Amino acid sequence: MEKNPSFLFSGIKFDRKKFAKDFAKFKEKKEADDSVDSLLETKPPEMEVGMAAVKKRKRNVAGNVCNLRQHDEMLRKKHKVKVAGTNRPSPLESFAELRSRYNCRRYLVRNLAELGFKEPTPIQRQAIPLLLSGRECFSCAPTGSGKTLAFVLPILMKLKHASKDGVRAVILCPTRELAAQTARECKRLAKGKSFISRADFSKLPCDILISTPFRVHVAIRKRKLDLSRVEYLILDESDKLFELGLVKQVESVVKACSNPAIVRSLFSATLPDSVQELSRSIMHDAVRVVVGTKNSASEFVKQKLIFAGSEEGKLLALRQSFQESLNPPILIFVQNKERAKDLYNELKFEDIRADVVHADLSDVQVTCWFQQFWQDLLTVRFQMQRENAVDNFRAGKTWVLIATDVIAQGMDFKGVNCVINYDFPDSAAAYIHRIGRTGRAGRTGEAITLYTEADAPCLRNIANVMKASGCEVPDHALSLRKQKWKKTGLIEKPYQPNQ
Ligand SMILES: Nc1ncnc2c1ncn2[C@@H]1O[C@H](COP(=O)(O)OP(=O)(O)OP(=O)(O)O)[C@@H](O)[C@H]1O
Repeated sequence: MEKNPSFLFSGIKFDRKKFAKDFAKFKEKKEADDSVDSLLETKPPEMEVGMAAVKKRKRNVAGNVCNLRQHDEMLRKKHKVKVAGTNRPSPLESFAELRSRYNCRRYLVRNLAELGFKEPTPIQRQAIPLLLSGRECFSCAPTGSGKTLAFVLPILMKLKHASKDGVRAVILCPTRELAAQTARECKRLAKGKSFISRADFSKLPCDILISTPFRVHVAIRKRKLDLSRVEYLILDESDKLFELGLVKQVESVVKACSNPAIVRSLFSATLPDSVQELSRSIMHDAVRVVVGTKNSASEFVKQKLIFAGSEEGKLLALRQSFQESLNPPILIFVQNKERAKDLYNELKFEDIRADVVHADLSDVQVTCWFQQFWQDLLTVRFQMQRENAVDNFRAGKTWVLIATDVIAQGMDFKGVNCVINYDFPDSAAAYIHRIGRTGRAGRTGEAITLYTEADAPCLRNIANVMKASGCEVPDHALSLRKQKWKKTGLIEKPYQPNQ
């Protein structure tokens, strides 16, 4: 019989024989408890083996790091992403990782799904983790490959919520149309949150300012804009921004964004070495990300060269191709606004719904209030015309849009079936951007380039771009003499696809 020391239990007798089963259970439990206690009391096994175990653990960690690196490299290789720079974060496997790795807010993941974005594109896989880990980058990825989301998403994630602290991110775009488009993309992605992004200066302050260098520069000069709290500065279509006409204004914006913790990044489908060199002075330990082959055309565009012989030949070839098959929407690029107007006049009486868009008034610097007044007045008028032409084309009301290079870079027109270079582009980069208005977001498209004898000096560069993307090119185009082209400000080297 067990002696019970408790007063309450005094007088109770516990029959061990009768309750043998239950007694055994308690005994087992006690033994189990004893084993936990013993584990706590005794040293963990690895501590007993000392240095050998520490080494083993280090080996395991090193092995895991090695495996992780291999895995990252495999993922990059699979998506044709090349990265140069130190401490590169792992690429994203899926958008779901935004939550698990970076604690992305639910509304953003939901908005991505609602927009139908199932998988990150290759540039998004690498640029998003880079920007989220505070790294600056030069990013070069094909036209239509989702570069906008690659910088807008990390900005929204990092800024977390709207605030009244003034501008915290600046996105510079070469044209107002592109700024307006990026602001729209930003709004769609931030749906459900009160972030304020602005593509114009009508209501300041805002969280994210998306504009052209000229407009930001003017606002800085008039002391209407404080950019000292800006955390992110993105130069979209950066090669265009670094051309002579804009570089001074870009410089003034970079200077005004004086926050020492700022993250600056460059995005474009073409990134000449000269731009990289120029921008190195303003970037900190930047990582270079290239998707596919640097400075190459989108693989989704089927490219064709047609010898038109003469100016009349061009018009004939255009009419003929419309007669054979008119598969709108079609974009036609010409060299300048006079050529745009002329071609529009040729086509407007035909049974094709055509319209025209060109930069009648560019963002030039003004010197006095009177000039400014006229500029503002005319800018509003021409801007509205430009916007209407672009909107009608987007809405399908216009089938054929005749344009100068003002809309060649960055504009995202869904479902453009064909781009026609009626006039030869003035550089390989211009060619890549123009034909990149088709074949976007995984869709296929066609690009036709008409040429005459007069275009022979520039033909070889375009032919090389075509050859690099696996398109058929006439032999004589490749055997022409190498040519250096003078472009606004930058001397473009003969085109050579590089890694
Ligand atoms: N992950 C994604 N999945 C599917 N579509 C996407 C994804 N990300 C972006 N897009 C869509 O792809 C299209 C092209 O994107 P975007 O305009 O950002 O291209 P881009 O790389 O900036 O092109 P460009 O060099 O011509 O400026 C857009 O319509 C965009 O909504």
